[in-house]
Amino acid sequence: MEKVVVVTGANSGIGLALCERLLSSDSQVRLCLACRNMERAEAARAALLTSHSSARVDLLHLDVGSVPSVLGAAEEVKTRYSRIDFLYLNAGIMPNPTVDIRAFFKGLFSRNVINMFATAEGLLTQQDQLNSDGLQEVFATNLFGHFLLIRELEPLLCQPGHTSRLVWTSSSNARRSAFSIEDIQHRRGKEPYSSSKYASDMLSLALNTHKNKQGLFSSVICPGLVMTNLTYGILPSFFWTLIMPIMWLIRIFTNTFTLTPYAGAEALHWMFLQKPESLDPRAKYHSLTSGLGTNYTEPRIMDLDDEMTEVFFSKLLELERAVRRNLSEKTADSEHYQQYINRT
Ligand SMILES: NC(=O)C1=CN([C@@H]2O[C@H](COP(=O)(O)OP(=O)(O)OC[C@H]3O[C@@H](n4cnc5c(N)ncnc54)[C@H](OP(=O)(O)O)[C@@H]3O)[C@@H](O)[C@H]2O)C=CC1
Ligand SMILES: CC(C)CCC[C@@H](C)[C@H]1CC[C@H]2C3=C(CC[C@]12C)[C@@]1(C)CCC(=O)[C@@H](C)[C@@H]1CC3
Repeated sequence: MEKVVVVTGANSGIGLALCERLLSSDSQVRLCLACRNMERAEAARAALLTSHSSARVDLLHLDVGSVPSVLGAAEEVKTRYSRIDFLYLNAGIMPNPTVDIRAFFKGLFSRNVINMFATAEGLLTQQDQLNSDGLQEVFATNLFGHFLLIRELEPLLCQPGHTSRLVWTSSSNARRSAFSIEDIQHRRGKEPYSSSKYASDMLSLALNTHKNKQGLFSSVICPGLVMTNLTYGILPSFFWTLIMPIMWLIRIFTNTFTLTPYAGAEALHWMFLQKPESLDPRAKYHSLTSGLGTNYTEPRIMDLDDEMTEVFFSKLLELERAVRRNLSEKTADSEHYQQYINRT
């Protein structure tokens, strides 16, 4: 039977590598590439069809960082498909990153060096901004847009007698100390990326608590450190070229340096092959690469607090109501405006 797989942020990096791997391993897959830039989406589709000429690859316009776009895309999905088997919540941003060079060299000569390379703890800050919906951009893109998409697609994701799966591309950079329940959008801090990824870990757990009975299962993965547009944006490109041999050397000593999008997509692809009942809702599944270059997936228990997770889930539902209210007021305003224009 055909399996409908929707992937957000599918036009490059880990998302595109996942699509390639899914088509190579299962001829029943019907892919839907959900992307904000249709030119790049077309190019990704063309690349996939070059190696899989008979594959079914659909395109969907989705800017996950914009509420109207998410609502429009969800409507489109509901007209196209009767159910969704897998929804990969992969699109993500890390805008204006800064590396703390002093902290890097301090960490390099400390006992924490392996952890520093695996998680970038204490190394990275970002500068966030408000988007057109009045939300913090990183939170809106990495988390809230995906949450709204799930909420809108519930009729396709929660169907009697059928199991649907959500897979979040989280990160080992997700840290509880970067997240504040009083400031879920991370308006005040300097680590919006880490906060948004920790938020996705909590949301996945909450969705399992609330939706497993309806046949919806959620998991989180970390792709490891992968060289993609996101990572190339962290340092100037000449710098990456300079340190690239060192990165491949480090790969021998730490299994989290997956480096290629193919290897980074390991856990995402592995998820596709697992029965949801066999997965631990409190674990993050890591793509890892051994010193000899073998890719594998390993679970690690996440640092989650049940009470905070539930409070966070209620806050998201509250924010969803506020966002919808705001949107319908705007629509009503523009209808009044249109009526006024028509009268004059
Ligand atoms: N690379 C790494 O080392 C790691 C990456 N990750 C996560 O992996 C995921 C994929 O990133 P990666 O492949 O590395 O980087 P890329 O930048 O290559 O991919 C990110 C994808 O997300 C899309 N995207 C960004 N913003 C939006 C938006 N508003 N609406 C729709 N699509 C959007 C991008 O589209 P466009 O081309 O239009 O920008 C792109 O297709 C992210 O969630 C990232 O946080 C996690 C841990 C490590
Ligand atoms: C000499 C230089 C200053 C060297 C700088 C190296 C850093 C740029 C990298 C060291 C660990 C890396 C890392 C990430 C980005 C690049 C580093 C900070 C991530 C934060 C990328 C995105 C993720 O989600 C994480 C899993 C990565 C963790 C490691």
